Amino acid sequence: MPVGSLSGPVFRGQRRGLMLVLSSPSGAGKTTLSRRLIASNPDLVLSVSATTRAPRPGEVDGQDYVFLTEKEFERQAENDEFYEYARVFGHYYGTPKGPVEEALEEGRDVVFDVDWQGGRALAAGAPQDCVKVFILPPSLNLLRDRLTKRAQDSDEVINGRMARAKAEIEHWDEYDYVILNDDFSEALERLSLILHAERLRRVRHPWLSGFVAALMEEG
Ligand SMILES: Nc1nc2c(ncn2[C@@H]2O[C@H](COP(=O)(O)OP(=O)(O)O)[C@@H](O)[C@H]2O)c(=O)[nH]1
Ligand SMILES: Nc1ncnc2c1ncn2[C@@H]1O[C@H](COP(=O)(O)OP(=O)(O)O)[C@@H](O)[C@H]1O
Repeated sequence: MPVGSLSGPVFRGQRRGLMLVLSSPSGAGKTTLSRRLIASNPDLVLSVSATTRAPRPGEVDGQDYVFLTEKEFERQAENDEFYEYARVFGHYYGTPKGPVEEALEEGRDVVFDVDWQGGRALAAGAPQDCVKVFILPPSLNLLRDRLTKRAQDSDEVINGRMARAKAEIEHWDEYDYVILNDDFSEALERLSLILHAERLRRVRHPWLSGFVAALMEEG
């Protein structure tokens, strides 16, 4: 069964959950944007990734990430418990299947904060359900500024993230939408518009064919 397909009868108004995939170079703002979008959309949930990287100050296990040891991660990967996983900045990152499948089955939308490899794998597994959005920074100088102001990484880690930024940006044209995150509220507004328009796509409303058939039979 493809990711996110709904089983059983479909009722009027019922909708398949969609997968909102966000990628960007580190520091461009996808975490802040996704958290704010979720805060104003009760039917939108975050796919909490698993990682072997250490928690940053303030990060909560199970909320920001599920923090695993390398051994635990590899065991779960062998058990096919991830949709996809990749090695980023020397650590594993992966998307656990269970909670996402549950949310999609319930018709809730799921946000994924993944790199281009994750975006590509998710879209390959569920092309109809995925909406891919790439977030661009206004400039690489501002990207470095944001990483520095976030004050969560050492200079060495920031240099590593900057070195990888161009490799991530190179994949921008694999995405359905691109948002330039200059003014934050404008970027958030655009992301929200994408979500709301995508929710209305015909293919997400299988109940419509029954509804239209009934319409056509009306006297
Ligand atoms: N493929 C994949 N990438 C992920 C996943 N979770 C996070 N990432 C990516 O891993 C990178 C590093 O994440 P992190 O250390 O939290 O730094 P961030 O860039 O500030 O979010 C980012 O590019 C994330 O998009 C995942 O489940 N799968
Ligand atoms: N439009 C913006 N203008 C200025 N600062 C921003 C903007 N968007 C995000 N930031 C800040 O930049 C930093 C990096 O954002 P974050 O969401 O953590 O990026 P990512 O998840 O892509 O690594 C954070 O401190 C965040 O508050």
